Amino acid sequence: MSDIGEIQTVAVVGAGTMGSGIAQVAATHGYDVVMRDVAEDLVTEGFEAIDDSLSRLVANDTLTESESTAARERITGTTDLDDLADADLVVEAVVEDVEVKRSVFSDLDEVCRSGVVLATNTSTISITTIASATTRPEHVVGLHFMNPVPLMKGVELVVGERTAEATVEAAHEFAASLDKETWESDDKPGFVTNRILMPWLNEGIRAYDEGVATKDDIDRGMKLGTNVPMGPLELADHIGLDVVLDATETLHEQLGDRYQPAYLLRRKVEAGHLGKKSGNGFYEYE
Ligand SMILES: NC(=O)c1ccc[n+]([C@@H]2O[C@H](COP(=O)([O-])OP(=O)(O)OC[C@H]3O[C@@H](n4cnc5c(N)ncnc54)[C@H](O)[C@@H]3O)[C@@H](O)[C@H]2O)c1
Repeated sequence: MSDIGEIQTVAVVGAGTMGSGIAQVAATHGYDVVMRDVAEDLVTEGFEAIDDSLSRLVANDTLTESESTAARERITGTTDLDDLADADLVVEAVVEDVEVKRSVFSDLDEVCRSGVVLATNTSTISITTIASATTRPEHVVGLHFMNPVPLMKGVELVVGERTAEATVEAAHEFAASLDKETWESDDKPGFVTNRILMPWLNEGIRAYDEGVATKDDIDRGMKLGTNVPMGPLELADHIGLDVVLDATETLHEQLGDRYQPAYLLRRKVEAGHLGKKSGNGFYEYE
């Protein structure tokens, strides 16, 4: 097992919303980062998201210009799996699909050194299922970062059936080295956060579809009435409606009918209205 003090290079697999955020935060905390996606244009989009986020952090005085430049220079992009061979710790953040994740972990098993922590950012898929695609399930753990990664303080640490105690400790320490706080969840459907959040979002969508209130009043009602920073429709757009649908479908399969995705959620995703990232979801975005 890598000693956390010896971790220098972090590999991030997937350069989308979460992967680019994790790569950025690792780089701003001094790690060298290799960020991999399956095509050059996707790696470029990941870098564009990082550049946007870093400039916002400079603009609001969270980072200095030179800290931002140094962080950016620590990140390299690749489409080549072999470039992950030198990683001291890996965080996987590819699409929420069990077969894709298992195939990524089987590849990581081939290419990564023994003893390296292999973390997955999955929102809902069993860590034990993902780990069983490797010959080293004891080194596989869930590190469920929250969106947007540079701003959200919390990371959910998910312990699989065969995750070793030393892996859990290393994962806690890695998150702490990024200035994040962790809580642990057993490897049960949805872990702590999504088990509770997904039905809340889904019920907000269903309430809108069934005409209980306007979308603004549903969001304002939940904000003013329960003191949350975003209502369910706004938050679902922010997360990505496709991500919400995938997560809800996984929970529906595992926990039964109370998790059945709202009709309107499926219709929006089929129409390509994915929320903030596609420019429209329940609201319109520039
Ligand atoms: N979006 C959120 O709010 C959020 C929050 C917490 C956790 N998550 C989880 O994080 C993970 C990623 O979600 P996201 O929102 O960043 O998705 P995304 O669609 O923005 O990005 C996923 C990226 O993975 C890439 N990819 C697919 N197969 C790959 C492979 N074999 N190798 C390398 N890259 C590959 C895709 O090309 C894409 O760029 C999912 O497991 C999701 O459930 C998402």
